[in-house]
Amino acid sequence: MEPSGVSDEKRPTVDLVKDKNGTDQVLLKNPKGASVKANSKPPHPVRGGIPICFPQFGTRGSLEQHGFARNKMWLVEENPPDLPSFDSTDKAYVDLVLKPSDEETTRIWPHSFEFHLRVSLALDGNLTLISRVRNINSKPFSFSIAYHTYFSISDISEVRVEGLETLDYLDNLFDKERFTEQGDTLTFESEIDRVYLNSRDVVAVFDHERKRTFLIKKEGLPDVVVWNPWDKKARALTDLGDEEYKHMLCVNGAAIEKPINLKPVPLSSSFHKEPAMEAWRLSLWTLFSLYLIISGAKADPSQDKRALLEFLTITRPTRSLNWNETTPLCKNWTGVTCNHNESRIIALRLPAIGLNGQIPPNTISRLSALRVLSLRSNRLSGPFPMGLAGLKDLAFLYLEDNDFSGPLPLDFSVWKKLVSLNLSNNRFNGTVPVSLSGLKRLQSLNLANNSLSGVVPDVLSGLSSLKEIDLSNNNLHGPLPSWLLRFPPSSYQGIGDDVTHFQPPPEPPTRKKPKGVTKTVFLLIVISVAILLLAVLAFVFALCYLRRKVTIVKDHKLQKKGGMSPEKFDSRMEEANNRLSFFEGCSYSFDLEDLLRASAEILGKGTFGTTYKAVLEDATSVAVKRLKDVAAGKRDFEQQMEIIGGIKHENVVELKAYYYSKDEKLMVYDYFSSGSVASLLHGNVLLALVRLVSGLILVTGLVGAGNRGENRVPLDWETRMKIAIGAAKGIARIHKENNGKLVHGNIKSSNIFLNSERYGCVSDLGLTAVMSALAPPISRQAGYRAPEVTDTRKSSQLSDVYSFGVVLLELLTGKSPIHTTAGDEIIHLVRWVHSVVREEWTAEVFDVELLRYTNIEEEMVEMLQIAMSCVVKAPDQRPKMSDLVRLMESVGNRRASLETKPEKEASETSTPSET
Ligand SMILES: O=P(O)(O)OC[C@H]1O[C@@H](O)[C@H](O)[C@@H](O)[C@@H]1O
Repeated sequence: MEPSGVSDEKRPTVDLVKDKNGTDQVLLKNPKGASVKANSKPPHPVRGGIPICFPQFGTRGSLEQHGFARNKMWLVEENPPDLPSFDSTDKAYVDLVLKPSDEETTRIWPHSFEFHLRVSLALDGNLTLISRVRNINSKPFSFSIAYHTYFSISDISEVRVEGLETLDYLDNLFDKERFTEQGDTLTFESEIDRVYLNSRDVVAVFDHERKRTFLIKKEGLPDVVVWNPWDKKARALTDLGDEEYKHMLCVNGAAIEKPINLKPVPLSSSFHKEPAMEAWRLSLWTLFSLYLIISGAKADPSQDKRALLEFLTITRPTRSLNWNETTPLCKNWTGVTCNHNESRIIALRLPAIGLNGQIPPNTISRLSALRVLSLRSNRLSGPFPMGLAGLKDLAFLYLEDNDFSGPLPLDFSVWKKLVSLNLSNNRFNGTVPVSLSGLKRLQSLNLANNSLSGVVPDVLSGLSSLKEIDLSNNNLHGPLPSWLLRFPPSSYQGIGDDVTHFQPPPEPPTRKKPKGVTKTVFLLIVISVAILLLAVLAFVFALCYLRRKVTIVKDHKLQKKGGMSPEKFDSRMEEANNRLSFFEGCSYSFDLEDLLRASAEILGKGTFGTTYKAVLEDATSVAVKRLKDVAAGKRDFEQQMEIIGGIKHENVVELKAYYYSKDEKLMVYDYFSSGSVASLLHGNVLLALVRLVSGLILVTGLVGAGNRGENRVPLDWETRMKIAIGAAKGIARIHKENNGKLVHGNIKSSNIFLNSERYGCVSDLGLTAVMSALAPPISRQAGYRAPEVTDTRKSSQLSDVYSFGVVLLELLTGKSPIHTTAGDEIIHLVRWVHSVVREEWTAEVFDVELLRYTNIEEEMVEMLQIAMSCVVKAPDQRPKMSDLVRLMESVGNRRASLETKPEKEASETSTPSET
């Protein structure tokens, strides 16, 4: 942590002083590795070095933060208890002891103990701390411990941590909520304060700039804390310089989640003799070692290279790969990712390259450090490749869309670290293995579209981390185990169909019936409207546009570059060696050329670019967003895409792939055929398109209140509530991403779609960070913009709340955020609602379409209050998204509980009245 060029008075010194009892005290002045502002006088901990948190970590107990041990005077111990396993060769060491017996400590922590600490430094630079805690009470006690190690680093943005991948962690920035680490390595862009649980015994910190690696080896300490305060918190810490957060990182071995319970040692027993009894006497040893290593030259993993070349020779992909014996595998080879020191391959991604035949034995199975294996969308066949059983670190396995057959492996327990498993769209048969239930980290399981038979094992309920599952379209039969019902019906479509006649008439197990219109009728209406919309669309396009049958990128290239030929453009694309980057778990198998060949139609133009519907040759439809005015460089852009693409949530439209080249930046999403909430609410899609087609400026927002599309299906109250709750959940999830810093930045009803359960699902997030600063938009977006946002890059989570509030008002009033009256007066929705409510005409604000429903006034008023709380001027007075979810759910739940009342009563709730 020390800045370079330390002045003389800042050089570290050691002072020997005596306390009031005449006892020698060692005081470190300007300790090396500590903050320049560190106050090294007890009772203050030094911000730097290795303060010991004991017997409490953080504020998880009644003691002061991190317990008292770091604030006490430790004594140098002349006659420490024996430590037989300690080899003192080439080491200097000191023994310290803490035995606080002062009144104050006994009052706050009434346990007698001894804490013996040996600190040793070896010639090779290994720093080792060995702690021994002894309970000399008559009763057991529990404690937590952490070695709060401040590593001095070149620059926090240049550092990465490995060894924490796939672990669960408690995030102190989110009320200690539990998450799972998804990244291969941990890099730093904002404040971080996490406790990783049950980690491996080696964690590595890589400092690229200084070419230094810290290896943290630990024993007896299951957890790892990672902490950096970042700028704002650093400013609030008086003993840390404002900029020092950039040059420090705390990575601590610790025992936190499960405090250590220590039994007492009988006082009569000797502490020093009889080494054979030591384990029993000491009851606990925590061992913690630190190694500082200057990273050496990087090796090409030659064994892994040979295995891959053998694999390639036999599987003969139809698309050629740049794998070459003479080129460095970790740097050049397509689809290969190596670990930090380039000694092993940790990820192999070869989707859709035309691999053929069986996976040759003894090839991929030799890549024993592999964590990610994606061979999806190829032509691989034969039985399940059992050689993979040797890949114990495998966390992500994607073999979908191949031609594998035969039974699944009986014993899945060999892949204990699996987080995501996709074997869908193959010809696997036999039963669903019960051993899957042992995969405690599994979050996503897809076995759909195979020929599996038998029943769904009930024991799979033990998959405690599971967030998504798809067993549909197999030959599985019922009964459906109850745990499966928490997932959407599409996950188990086709299961149990054959047993319905044995059971009472089937009521779909989880869904509530929509009131008023039946679900089927409702769906039919929506489908007919969609067909109608499409028909009109087709007509408009046929007339004016479709004859130009645009291809997304080429078309614009031609316009921009003044007529570059498609061939030249294609070759430039190839030259750039840029490919579509798909995210793990994505089932699409097209590539950039396929996308370029796709026919496309414009869906809309937004703040950040134009969105197209692209129909690929295999009839897959995707939505492609072509970004304009991207300011970020390739690395930053990719990083942001990784953050966005990493969000898997039912209320967030999933980014499937992206593309970056100098001239083009594309994002690929699923295509939502039912259109956006804006179109469902205002029916203005056609209007927008007609304007585009006739070449007028795209100001789609100035849609009069009456222009709601003649063939629109009115949106009922229940759907509006589901849209609002779903969208709020999606935005709340987005706000958790990137250490709680991600901002959506462009919330509006045209960026909200309906998911398969007809809940709101948000799209177009996180783009403000990569775009150039844009002046406030003049069109409809202006109506969603919080007053404090002067350019789009200044969006914040609180401005997202404002925009969400506007969407809520839109759902309640049925009016666009900026609309015109009959007299062409431009009305700003937020101001209008305020004025009406102020005049106590509250009932006037609600959409006339909602007036046909009875008994929903109270809910509408509550939702109106919630919306108004979001659109207050002062950002810090707006609620958080997570609070909004809770509030709106409680409004919705009250209705749900009414609906479960006896039929007569229930029929009096939100059903349309007969008029
Ligand atoms: O300022 P202190 O007491 O040294 O603590 C620093 C940090 O230590 C980390 O270990 C904690 O997780 C943080 O929450 C805390 O802020």
